[in-house]
Amino acid sequence: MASGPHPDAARPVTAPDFLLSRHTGSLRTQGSLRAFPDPADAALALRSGRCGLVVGAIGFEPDAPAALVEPDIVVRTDGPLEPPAYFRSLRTRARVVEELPSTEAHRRRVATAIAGIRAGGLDKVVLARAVRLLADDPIDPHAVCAALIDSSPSADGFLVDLSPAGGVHSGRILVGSSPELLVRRRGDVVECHPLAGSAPRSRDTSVDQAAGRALQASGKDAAEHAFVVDSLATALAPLCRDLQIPERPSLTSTREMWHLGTRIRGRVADPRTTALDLALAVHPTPAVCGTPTDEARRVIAGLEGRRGFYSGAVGWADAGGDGDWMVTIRCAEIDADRSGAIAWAGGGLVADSDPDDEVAETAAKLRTVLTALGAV
Ligand SMILES: C=C(O[C@@H]1C=C(C(=O)O)C=C[C@H]1O)C(=O)O
Repeated sequence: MASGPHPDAARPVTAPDFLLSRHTGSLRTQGSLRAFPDPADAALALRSGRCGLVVGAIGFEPDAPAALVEPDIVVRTDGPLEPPAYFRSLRTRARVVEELPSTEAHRRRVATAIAGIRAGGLDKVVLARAVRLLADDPIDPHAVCAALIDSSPSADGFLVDLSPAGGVHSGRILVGSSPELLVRRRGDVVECHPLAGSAPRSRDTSVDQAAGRALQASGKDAAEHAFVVDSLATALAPLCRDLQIPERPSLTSTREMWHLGTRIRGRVADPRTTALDLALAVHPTPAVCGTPTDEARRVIAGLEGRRGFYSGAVGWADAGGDGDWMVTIRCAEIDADRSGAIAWAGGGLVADSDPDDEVAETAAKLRTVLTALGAV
């Protein structure tokens, strides 16, 4: 990491062990009064008023331990977070030392999954790959998170100490900058902003604009997107009234990617349904899993193995029901000894997906977190 920390600024002692930065409002917390390895217990504690606030991360697999806590110290901010000068002054320098699996093996998995879709029984599946990184100097997770927030056009960023999940997760820190809102509740208003259908951006403005237009016109990407919107509509219908779902997705972007996104809005039918209840009801969407969900899960488990926290959800919910949950993508887990990290990226596959395009898409998605780790 660390070339020349800011000479006047010592490391803040109040560095949070959970943070979520969003342009609509942010949260930082420290400490843990109680941990919830089972998200259902956290949801129950919130609903019964035994707990005022829950923050943290839930995994992709339903039986994965969660890193959820009732925090001790809480600081809420209206807008996005402004990273402290100390963390901004640190430059992380990690390098990719291993592909998990190799790009060629991922391409073969993608081709296998597309063949499976064409054979029937599965409409969409999201396959991911990972890369392992090493750094010469210890990685400061807050410096990586500061870089993620600073390079996100909407100052999106998160950091979660995974220790509450126990076992191999102890001491590991999840950092990322997710553009995808799984679900948000404020008062009785519920919002989702699912993303699916992607294209890498380009430094060349005309190439970049053309890529965005092509994505908007792509039938393959519209189909990939529709599975996610349909799944959210079905999962939210029993929990919300006045659901408003635009007929067509619109184009949205990060620094690295174009995405198709749909802004879904509704009102909670029962005020006791918290943002965490809503997150657990819609997760995993076909933006990270597939359609039908169970078959997609089986294919992912067979080809990738267990994902853990990648493609889960990161966020918070309070006893009043409000909360924000982001899909855990564009992220990395930093090792407990801070010597390295592992980063993930995936993409949705449908019958007419192309393996080479899919490999390129994961490379482009990985750039968000690899840039913050100083690896590109
Ligand atoms: C799975 C990821 O991204 C998800 C998959 C997308 C797609 O397939 O087009 C787009 C945005 C995300 O919902 C990831 O970034 O790892």
